[in-house]
Amino acid sequence: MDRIVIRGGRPLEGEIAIGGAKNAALPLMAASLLTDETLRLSNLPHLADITTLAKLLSTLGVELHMNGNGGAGGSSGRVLDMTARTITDTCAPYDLVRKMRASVLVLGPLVAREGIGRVSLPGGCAIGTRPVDLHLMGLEALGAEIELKEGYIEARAPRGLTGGEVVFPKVSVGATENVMMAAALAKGETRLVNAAREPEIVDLADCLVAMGAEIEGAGTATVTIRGRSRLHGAEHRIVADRIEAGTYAMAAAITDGDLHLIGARADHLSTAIDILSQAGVTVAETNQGLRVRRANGRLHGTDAMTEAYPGFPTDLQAQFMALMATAEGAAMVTETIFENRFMHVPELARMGANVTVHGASALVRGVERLTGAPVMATDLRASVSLVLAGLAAEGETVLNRVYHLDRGYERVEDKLSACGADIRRVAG
Ligand SMILES: CC(=O)N[C@H]1[C@@H](OP(=O)(O)OP(=O)(O)OC[C@H]2O[C@@H](n3ccc(=O)[nH]c3=O)[C@H](O)[C@@H]2O)O[C@H](CO)[C@@H](O)[C@@H]1O
Ligand SMILES: C=C(OP(=O)(O)O)C(=O)O
Repeated sequence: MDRIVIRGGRPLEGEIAIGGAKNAALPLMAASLLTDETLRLSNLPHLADITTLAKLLSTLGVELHMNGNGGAGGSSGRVLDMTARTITDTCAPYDLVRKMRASVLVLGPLVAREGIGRVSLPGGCAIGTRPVDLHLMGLEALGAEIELKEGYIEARAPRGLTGGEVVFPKVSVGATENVMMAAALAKGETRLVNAAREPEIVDLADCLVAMGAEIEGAGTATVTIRGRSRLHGAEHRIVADRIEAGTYAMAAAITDGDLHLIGARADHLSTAIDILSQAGVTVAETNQGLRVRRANGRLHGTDAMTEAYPGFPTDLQAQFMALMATAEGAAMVTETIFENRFMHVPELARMGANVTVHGASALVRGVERLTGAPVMATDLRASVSLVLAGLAAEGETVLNRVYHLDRGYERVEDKLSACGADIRRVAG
């Protein structure tokens, strides 16, 4: 298994191109199941999760063609054509779903188009139990009959889906996406109440509209979808990855560097930018993206609580904790989305961080210097938080289980070393 070796202490300076968002690309790829024509996605990031979903779609009968590899500014920004002329299989098997929970996003499109879909129950993962009850509740509201058997979810709607009202008791990004895709092929109108408002939802809605659906309110808590009996092909450019951008913003701050994040969008990171500026980080909009550096001197301990968009993203919590571990004073970091998303704490502690967890909150008392250590993480954002800590630490950090990082960060070691980091991947 590959490892990442970092010698810390160098300020990062230069430009980093922000890729297309993993969390937008995955539902957009699932949307290819809704039409027998070609859906072309550009600005597709090169990530393990994308490869896993591509494999799953191809087992369902989707023809995939990747065009081009190299876009501007070192971002690969590939173009993917997906054509689901005929769906040859309606089952997403355990072996692929267990690798990536987002595979459940094929359920809505399959039942809407084929009248049946089977997806292995995703189960929990390192950050929490992660049920899919809200996805199922939403599909049931559109007339699907759901059965759980032999570890699989089976959704059936032999006469097609019909629009309805879905009132989500809790905000869920994935459930909003799954039901929105299904509703795009349902008869009549669907109203989603208490829908997720993430930029990735808006990106999906824009693509579904380009495919012929009528959608209003995406990006607000109430989304109305008027379905069509058929959707057509479309071309869509994937939105920039706000979590990748936020991660590199924190890399600039933790190393006392100066980074220009090309393609990053301030409007998708407003709460994170507010919190970073309280912590002593300047994030300035440029005509190409965001320029990030410390305002002056050390960082100040600043509290943050994760919330659904537009709140502070849970996918930046671990990285922010690494940053606060080196700040002056204390910070309270509270996780409200996932029940077990502090797996990075004991690893950061091995690097000298002073963090005490009390339930859903972690009290981080900043230290003068972190020190390098061998570390490993059990999820994607925890892994990258250790990379950030390693960039700031004295001495060598060896990060194991790099496959978590490869799920969501494209060429992380290349992007960082081009800005002066001493970081390399060691195959093994
Ligand atoms: C591929 C993708 O886009 N992943 C993102 C997506 O995950 P995902 O879509 O899985 O996250 P959700 O927004 O659905 O989860 C939010 C909360 O709702 C709960 N829940 C969710 C569904 C459900 O049926 N029942 C239920 O109780 C979850 O356990 C969690 O506590 O949004 C999360 C929250 O911003 C991010 O951390 C993930 O990076
Ligand atoms: C939790 C994440 O992804 P997923 O929902 O695919 O596990 C993430 O991107 O941080």
